[in-house]
Amino acid sequence: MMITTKDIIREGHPALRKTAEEVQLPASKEDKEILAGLLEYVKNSQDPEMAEKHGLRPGIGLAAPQINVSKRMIAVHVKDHDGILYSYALFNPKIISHSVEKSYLTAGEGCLSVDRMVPGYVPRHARIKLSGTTLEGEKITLKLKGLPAIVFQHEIDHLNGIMFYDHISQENPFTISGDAIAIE
Ligand SMILES: CNC(=O)c1cccc(C)c1Nc1nc(N2CCN(c3ccccc3Cl)CC2)nc(N2CSC[C@H]2C(=O)NC)n1
Repeated sequence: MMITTKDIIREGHPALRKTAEEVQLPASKEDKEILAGLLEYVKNSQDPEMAEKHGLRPGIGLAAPQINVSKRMIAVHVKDHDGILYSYALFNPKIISHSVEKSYLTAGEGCLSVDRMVPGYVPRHARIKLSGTTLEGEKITLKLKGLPAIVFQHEIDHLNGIMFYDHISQENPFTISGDAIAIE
């Protein structure tokens, strides 16, 4: 069944603060359908016609806990600064190494499970190396930087019950270390 925005749980729902369970591989038919559904949502939400037709709030990433499925699955569909498309649906994504350097979106972050603007910079690893398993059962590793790195970290946080605003400084939401890379 097609995932729509009403299937997305909102902050305050306890499932958003749980640590999601590893998916047993090879994945079951049901888990494959859920993961494929996450990617389909993100792609549909970026298509003006589909978004309009089904009232989809646009996103570039979505994690299974956001549809109340506490399993380690994420989908990302985003273009980087050079227009390279990163379209992935992964079981059990894991950050295996990361830069010391940080980066952040100068416009702040939004989340499909958060129906309000939360101003502030969200400091994240500038570069990450991650592993995961695709819908076809292939184990892959990805080296990411820029906006794709930000989105994957935002979605992997959801698997650990972390919301983007947990990273925003309480004292001054717009403080960021001097050497952090600004992503416009
Ligand atoms: C508070 N300021 C802001 O929200 C914010 C404000 C301005 C710029 C940015 C860059 C901001 N930040 C931000 N904008 C996005 N979108 C930009 C618009 N886009 C989109 C919209 C319409 C059609 C197609 C598309 Cl593609 C959908 C995605 N997405 C995320 N995040 C954080 S990482 C996961 C990702 C996510 O999917 N969130 C739902 N952050």
